[in-house]
Amino acid sequence: MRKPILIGNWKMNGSLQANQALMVRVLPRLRMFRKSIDLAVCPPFPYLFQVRDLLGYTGIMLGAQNASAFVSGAYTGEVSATMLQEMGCRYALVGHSERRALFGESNQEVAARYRSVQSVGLTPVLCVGETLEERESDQTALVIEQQLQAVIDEVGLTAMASGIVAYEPVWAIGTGRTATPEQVSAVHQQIRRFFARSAPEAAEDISQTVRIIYGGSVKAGNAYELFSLADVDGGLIGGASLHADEFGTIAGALAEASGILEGECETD
Ligand SMILES: O=C(CO)COP(=O)(O)O
Repeated sequence: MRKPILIGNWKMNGSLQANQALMVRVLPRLRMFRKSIDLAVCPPFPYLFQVRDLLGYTGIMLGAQNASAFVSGAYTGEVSATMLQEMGCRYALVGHSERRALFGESNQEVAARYRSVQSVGLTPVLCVGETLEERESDQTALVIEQQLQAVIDEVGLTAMASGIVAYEPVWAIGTGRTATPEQVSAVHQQIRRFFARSAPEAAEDISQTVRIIYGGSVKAGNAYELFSLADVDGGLIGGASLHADEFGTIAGALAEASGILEGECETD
């Protein structure tokens, strides 16, 4: 049984005031789902401390948007996984397409960051996905398998079972252009099959237990349809996670799509 998970990636947005306002409005909406689905928000680094306090004991978790591959030392501008853990993070994204495309993070670098996140006990959320050009030239499976293989080479397949994979087609991020349910389903199944092929002896375990979530223009209006897909275990939400009502509705869609009935949700 794969527990559904919803993660808000705020990207480089927010301010002390805006974060507070968002949390005050969204937390009551999220709290009712906290037992049935895992929920997390990933603010920019400087706000981790503030958001940790705002989350308090709601059961909603804190995540970071990246983590250094290094433990400590002369790496100006980097933030170590240990620091994130000390700030109360439970999750860290690695390999977001914006990091890969805008900041030149290679598959190997992403894999090293994955390792450092996992080594301090945080759950890495490995983002994978193809560009439009890659999709149109039938490279989707190849590109994603290379992104996954680099991490398998670094930490081993078994270690990936406790991580999360986020499929985010680059062409669907922030564009309002969502992948169709058929496209999402096909890639999520491909990822599971790839895991199964990579370790025939442990295939059933990893390919069926690893959580694979979808990201890319998920909105209140399309969340339910995407989350109803058998191989989709939740979502990684960008723009819509900055709007309390919409993020709350998306959380409700995930609970509903996962068969969690309203009566099972907490209302306190
Ligand atoms: O990149 C994303 C989440 O990490 C998706 O962003 P949008 O939801 O804004 O398309």
